[in-house]
Amino acid sequence: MNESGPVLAIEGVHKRFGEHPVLRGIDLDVAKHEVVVLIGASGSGKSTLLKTVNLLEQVDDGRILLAGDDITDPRADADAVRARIGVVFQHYNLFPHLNAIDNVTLADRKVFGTPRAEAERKGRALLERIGLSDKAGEYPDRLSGGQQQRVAIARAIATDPELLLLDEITSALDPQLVGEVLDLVRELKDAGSTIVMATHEMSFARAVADRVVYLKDGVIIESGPPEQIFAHPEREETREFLRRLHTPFG
Ligand SMILES: Nc1ncnc2c1ncn2[C@@H]1O[C@H](COP(=O)(O)OP(=O)(O)OP(=O)(O)O)[C@@H](O)[C@H]1O
Repeated sequence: MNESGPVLAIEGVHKRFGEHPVLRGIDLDVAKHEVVVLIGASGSGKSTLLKTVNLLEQVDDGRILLAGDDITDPRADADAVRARIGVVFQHYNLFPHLNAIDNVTLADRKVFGTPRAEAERKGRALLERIGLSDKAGEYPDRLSGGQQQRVAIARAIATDPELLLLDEITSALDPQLVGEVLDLVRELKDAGSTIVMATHEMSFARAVADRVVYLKDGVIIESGPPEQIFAHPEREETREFLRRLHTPFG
């Protein structure tokens, strides 16, 4: 473990599915407490990149370091790596047979062996933090989409991960529920989480990103603070992508 280096270092990562190259030489460092937001058209490789970090997809070339540890080394223990990373996906994949508090505390109890009473104390504090302390005993089907996604985020941070990966966490939500998830991500940022997030919500990228990374066809075209990317993009491809967003049928 390297305390002073980046939390995440993606070095020359390539990934192909069959003949189709999806990631073509990705280099990306993420510093401690940094929030990096990946944007790009559908199919540009955002999710695949997050999956390589979480070892759900193997890289074909290059390597990925988590706090200095090469997690793409075939000898790396995938479960141990995943225990260091919190993940939230598009579809709130809460366990339907567990209530909110059990969803939040399960990993802490089962993976880290934290005694139930202690895990629940932490879990209740987390539910309070996300404004759902009155829903601890509710099952997912009794929660709104936004509430479920907030529980999923609480579950992802319950084990104090070194890195949080958020993949399209608002795209299955009604527009009026997006704000409550955005507020929570902003709060995590303020609390010092290190986050890599893929999103189609440019409002999200503007609101929380320290750095926005524009991905096209598996290549990083441009990366910089949101003011640069949205107001003064340097590359024509970035300008074109942003123009198209405003004219979706153009
Ligand atoms: N398991 C897989 N097998 C084959 N092809 C895949 C697989 N997963 C992703 N792909 C392909 O890889 C490309 C990149 O997909 P990916 O999901 O990473 O893009 P994305 O930028 O996250 O898109 P979206 O914004 O729609 O989620 C797409 O062409 C997709 O069809």
